[in-house]
Amino acid sequence: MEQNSSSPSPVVIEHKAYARIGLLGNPSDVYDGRTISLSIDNFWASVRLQPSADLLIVPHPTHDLVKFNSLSHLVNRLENEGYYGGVRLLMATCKVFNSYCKEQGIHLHNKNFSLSYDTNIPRQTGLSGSSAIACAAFSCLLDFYNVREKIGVKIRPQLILNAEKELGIVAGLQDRVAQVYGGLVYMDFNKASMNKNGHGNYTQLDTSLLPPLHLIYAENPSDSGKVHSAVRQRWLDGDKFIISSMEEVANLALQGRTALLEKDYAKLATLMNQNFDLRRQMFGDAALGALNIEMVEVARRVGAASKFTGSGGAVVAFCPDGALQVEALTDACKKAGFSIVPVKVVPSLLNETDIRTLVTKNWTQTTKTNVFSLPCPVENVR
Ligand SMILES: Nc1ncnc2c1ncn2[C@@H]1O[C@H](COP(=O)(O)OP(=O)(O)O)[C@@H](O)[C@H]1O
Ligand SMILES: O=C(O)[C@H]1O[C@H](OP(=O)(O)O)[C@H](O)[C@@H](O)[C@@H]1O
Ligand SMILES: [Mg+2]
Repeated sequence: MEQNSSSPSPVVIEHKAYARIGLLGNPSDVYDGRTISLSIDNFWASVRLQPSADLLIVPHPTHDLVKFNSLSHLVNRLENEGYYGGVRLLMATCKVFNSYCKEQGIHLHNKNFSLSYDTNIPRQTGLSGSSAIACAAFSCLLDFYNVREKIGVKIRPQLILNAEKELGIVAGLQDRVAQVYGGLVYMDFNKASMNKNGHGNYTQLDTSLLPPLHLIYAENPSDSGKVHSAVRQRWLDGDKFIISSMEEVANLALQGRTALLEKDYAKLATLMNQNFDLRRQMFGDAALGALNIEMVEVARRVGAASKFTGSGGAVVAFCPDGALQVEALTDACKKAGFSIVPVKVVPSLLNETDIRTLVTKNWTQTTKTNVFSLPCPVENVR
């Protein structure tokens, strides 16, 4: 049973958080930049909170596997999926939620609950599967403790990010913003706003401004921590090429907002391609991975615009020439062994209480934290 988000004494609370696509500007969210991102209905994580005598974090029967047929089954599983599932994300979300409430003097009742989760977001494909689990859990806690009004929408993405940082998962803010707000969001992470408020400036755009988009993905888990670490270090060291290229990437989101508002889709296509080309120059082919690059190239060979949704594993494609081009793209993906689906955009996820928090006050954290943590710690090894 799904509860009304503002209900004070819910029996069972269930929330979904959706996979996200970085449409333009990523990864500049990790580098004081700007992005346009959207939440998609194709994949999601759901978290269920049930009142219980003890506080219980329920392992997922497949994602948190601890029982194996044999030693080789165990090793195979670890090699393909890594050591971790979602349990640690649920735990870290509870911890960060509690710390923020303490810090802000927000009273929490002392009833207990059980948290369980499920997800169909392809694992580690740059669709933000990790933060979907954390985000859905965070929403459940907001309702269980009835504190939606006290923890404003603008600060929630940062708190969800803190939960992942607690675990050493390397990530930026765009994922969590898209997942908290839903729909299509323009985000500006300029340093002045981040330092002053602990969050960026986020504006929801009308989802009907979007042309039809396609999502291409493959069984090809990639670790955003590994992908980002060298570039991040160069950026921190003041590397001029990285700094100016990141600024260019951030500007693509600015130009993309105008292109969307004017429904100038030829421009949108150009910007998407430029976005990937800049990423490729900065990160290099070895870091991006041959299969990921091939996903982009497959789309480009039929004249579609294409770029990564996140740090690798999935690609967002736009066919400016319409239905015949979509057919050609679908055929090309099938031949290459890639999955392709039309993107289904999620509408805004904000309810009336959430919307009120957008105007009532500044949502700051007393304890300020960096948006992105490096070097990437051992826990991040999949
Ligand atoms: N589908 C999933 N099921 C369970 N846990 C997941 C899943 N996807 C991610 N995680 C958890 O999140 C961590 C980091 O994932 P990450 O590399 O950020 O992937 P993504 O790009 O999907 O967010 C994993 O080590 C794991 O603990
Ligand atoms: O490189 C990117 O575009 C994104 O990488 C991470 O997302 P992921 O889904 O793990 O690939 C990071 O969390 C985002 O902030 C970056 O924009
Ligand atoms: Mg992630």
